[in-house]
Amino acid sequence: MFKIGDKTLTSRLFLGTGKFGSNLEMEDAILASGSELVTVALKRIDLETETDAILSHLQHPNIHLLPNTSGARNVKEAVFAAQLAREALETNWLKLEIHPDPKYLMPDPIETLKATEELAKLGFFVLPYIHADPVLCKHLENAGTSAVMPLGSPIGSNKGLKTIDFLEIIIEQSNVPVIVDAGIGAPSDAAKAMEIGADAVLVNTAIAVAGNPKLMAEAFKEAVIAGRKAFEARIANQQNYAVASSPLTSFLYD
Ligand SMILES: CC(=O)[C@@H](O)[C@H](O)COP(=O)(O)O
Repeated sequence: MFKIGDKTLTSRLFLGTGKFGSNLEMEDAILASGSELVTVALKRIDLETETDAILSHLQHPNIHLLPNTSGARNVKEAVFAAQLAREALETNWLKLEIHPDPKYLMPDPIETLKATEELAKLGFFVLPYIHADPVLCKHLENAGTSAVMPLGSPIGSNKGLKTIDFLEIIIEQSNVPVIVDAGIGAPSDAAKAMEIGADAVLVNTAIAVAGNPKLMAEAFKEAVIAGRKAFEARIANQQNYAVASSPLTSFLYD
């Protein structure tokens, strides 16, 4: 079990809700993943309809919603989206995403820092999506962030942990949970993130566009558990030369 903000969670796998073939397929995959925290883009929710199609598939006792501000291009838009989310979904948890560039969806570090400061003061538990920048992570901690969400590679790219050296520095220095988010393309990427000591991972595309999303969600669930166990068991050091697995005790004669 681990804690983020005011919640204690068991599953270290968080899921996104975009790109699934249908809401039913999404629901099946989420349930198979064992995830307790699921992010949903505020722009996808129909705030006018009382029973929004996507939300009705996310209403399960163990699943917490993490609204995100995907589409926001600056502090003003992100804070507006956050307040709408709090009102509509009755949660003060927020995945803060500010990415003005539609081609690479790179998070804007300056706007993200300013928005985190403002939203934390407004009582939000802010989980900002950021580049894997250790210095920015420290500034976010000072601004009152509840976690940091550094990217492995661009959203939806499935390229895995391209930023691994910087993720390791962030994990070493962080006083808040580190959730590796974006670009995780295969269960082995998720396992690797957990092996280096990430507190959790967030996965969307790799599960949603898999041939069998439910089965892939199960594979991610197992990979995250295995990676965490390996981290807790402490992985053996690498060596530059061969080291015999069995000491030489026989075949010796003078
Ligand atoms: C849904 C969500 O929050 C995504 O923006 C997130 O960053 C996941 O990225 P992938 O789709 O690459 O897993």
